[in-house]
Amino acid sequence: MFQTLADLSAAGTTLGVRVDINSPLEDGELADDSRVRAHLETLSELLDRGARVAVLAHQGRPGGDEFATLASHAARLDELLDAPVDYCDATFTAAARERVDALENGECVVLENTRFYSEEYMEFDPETAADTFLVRELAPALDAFVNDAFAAAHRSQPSLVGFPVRVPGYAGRVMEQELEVLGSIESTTTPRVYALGGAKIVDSLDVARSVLERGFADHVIVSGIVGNAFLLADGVQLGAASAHVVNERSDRAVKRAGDLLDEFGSRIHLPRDVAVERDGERVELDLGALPSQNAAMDIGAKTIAAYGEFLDEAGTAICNGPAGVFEDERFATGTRELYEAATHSGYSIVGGGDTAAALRRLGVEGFDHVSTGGGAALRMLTGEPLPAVEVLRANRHSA
Ligand SMILES: Nc1ncnc2c1ncn2[C@@H]1O[C@H](COP(=O)(O)OP(=O)(O)OP(=O)(O)O)[C@@H](O)[C@H]1O
Ligand SMILES: O=C(O)[C@H](O)COP(=O)(O)O
Repeated sequence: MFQTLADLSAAGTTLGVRVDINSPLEDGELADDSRVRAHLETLSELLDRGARVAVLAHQGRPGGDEFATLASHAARLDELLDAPVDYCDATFTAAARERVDALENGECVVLENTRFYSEEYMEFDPETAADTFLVRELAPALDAFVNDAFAAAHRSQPSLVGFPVRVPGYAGRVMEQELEVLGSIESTTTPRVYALGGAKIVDSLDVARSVLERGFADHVIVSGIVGNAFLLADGVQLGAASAHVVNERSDRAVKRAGDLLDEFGSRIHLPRDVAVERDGERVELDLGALPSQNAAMDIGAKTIAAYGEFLDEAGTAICNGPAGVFEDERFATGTRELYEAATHSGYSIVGGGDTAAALRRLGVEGFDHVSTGGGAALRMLTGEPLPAVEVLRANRHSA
């Protein structure tokens, strides 16, 4: 197991709290604050208990268009939290340590984007991560480390795995709740239906193989680009445009999907119709009416109805990845109706940053658990260990 906030004597202690507030931006400013809001429970609890909180987080990837400072994240936290929240444009320098040292009980400072520092975007084992400048220079200013960043827990990067080597490590409330839900799926009510969609074909194929081999999945229903890969594997002539969208992401996806169909075909269900653009409109085509010059952008009504029956009857529905290009209203139907049906199952779980954003945009509510993680949630669903969790479990320092 690992230590949680219940094991932490917070009053008067200086804590490094790693969160995942990696968010969509518009003109460098926060465009969606759902991940910031997800961490309010942990941050409020620690500040109310009199801790001095230094927030660590990343935003975007070096060179990416969402690579930015955390100034707007700090401003939003200051609006949302009762406690005073400051921003420091350094992460581990003397200036950062002085700012952390100056915290009073119940105060918070958001340190600068950890990925402004090159070693943070590399992967290390925890002991090596503990010797990076970021961890070596900042850890002396901390009494303990709290990791609440479930959505980044699959990254073995210094700010996620290095600190528990040097100071006591604890799981935050988001981390604790995500691990509790996603770590116990094998004990949920059957039949279990996994709805895998979106664009992360390789991750989704990994999840599909894992849950089918382990007998966790009674049914796997596929949509999105993932569904198109399976249709191609099943010999459906989608057309060159759809095939390009699949193959540009993974040139082995169709082969791997075909292997899964050979081994587990009775439990894998494929779209029966797709939606394409024709003269600017949404047009639904049965598989027999394919190939189409335009790419398949959504699942069609027949597929939605068939999948809806699986989901209505499901004891547990686990969903990741939109069913179509939900950003375009013409192709949002599959995601809206499929995920609406998933909420009618006995217990519904959804993972994925884009998926969660899709549900908010489409007004789909009612999921029992909305994970903050995309890749991390998928990794959990494959039963793979998460580096940032394993280092907490190692529990190198007593409570
Ligand atoms: N048929 C399709 N053709 C092209 N793109 C599609 C199709 N279906 C879904 N998508 C795209 O998939 C993207 C989301 O897929 P992804 O797998 O990244 O979701 P996610 O796991 O929720 O995201 P995150 O990585 O933020 O966790 C959306 O941008 C959507 O437009
Ligand atoms: O948004 C996410 O999936 C997490 O913040 C991890 O981000 P990364 O894929 O850039 O490491």
